[in-house]
Amino acid sequence: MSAFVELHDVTHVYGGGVGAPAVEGLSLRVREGEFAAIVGPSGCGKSTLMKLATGLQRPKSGAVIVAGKEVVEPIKITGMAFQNPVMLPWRTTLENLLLPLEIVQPHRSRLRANKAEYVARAEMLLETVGLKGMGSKFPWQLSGGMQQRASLCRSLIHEPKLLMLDEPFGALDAFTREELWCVIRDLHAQRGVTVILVTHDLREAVFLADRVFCMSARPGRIIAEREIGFARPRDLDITYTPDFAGIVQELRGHIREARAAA
Ligand SMILES: Nc1ncnc2c1ncn2[C@@H]1O[C@H](COP(=O)(O)OP(=O)(O)OP(=O)(O)O)[C@@H](O)[C@H]1O
Repeated sequence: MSAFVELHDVTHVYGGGVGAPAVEGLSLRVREGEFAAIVGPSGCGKSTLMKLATGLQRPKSGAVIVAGKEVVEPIKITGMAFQNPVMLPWRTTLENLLLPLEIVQPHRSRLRANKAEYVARAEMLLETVGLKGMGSKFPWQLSGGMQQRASLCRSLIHEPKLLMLDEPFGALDAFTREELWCVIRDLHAQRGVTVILVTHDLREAVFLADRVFCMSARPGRIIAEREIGFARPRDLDITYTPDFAGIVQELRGHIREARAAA
């Protein structure tokens, strides 16, 4: 499959381009429809990579290409979810889901006249993640895990081609997190969306991803790339197999080396 997200020898410096780079010589290619996970030591530039890929930051040098076009401004074909779901408390869950449609074209112009169609889409997404009928609840009436499910729906409502997930499950307990791994796994399988997931959790990366990229300590660049060959659909049972544990160990070794080299 062709490359969908490409970073070519990217260097990025915060603070107007003076000072130490956050990432340097960062290159990677994520294929269309692929599920990629990015892991690495704290502060290595994982979130910076996300911001560069979506045009929220421009690199000092190098090139960022998404869907064959150089990224020179924030791109609209992406959906994002973060550790904190940031739902607006005065809006119902359904109204929170519709939020990106009020911003992103062509939905923005279509929303008023086609509200019923979009509401149906939002309700369908809620059902997919196990929140059927919860659209009328306010976010503060939902548990943390339910809010994160709703936030995933919101990131997909405008049918993005690229889904960027920055530590989306970091604040959740282990059981809820594993439940949500399965939600993400199914969303990826159903929608064929390209996913880039940043995580500190190596088990999460190995369970979900087709390929895991390990970054060096700051200034971040890719130091290892690991194909994850487990057949899909994957069941949580694979996380207890020796093969799975072996890959997690291998990745842990890369991160240990990256930290030691810092
Ligand atoms: N807006 C900013 N201005 C200045 N420096 C920044 C800014 N954002 C990040 N940095 C610095 O750039 C480096 C990379 O940050 P980034 O958030 O990308 O790392 P990360 O790998 O996502 O970190 P973590 O694992 O702790 O979430 C860090 O040293 C950070 O302090």
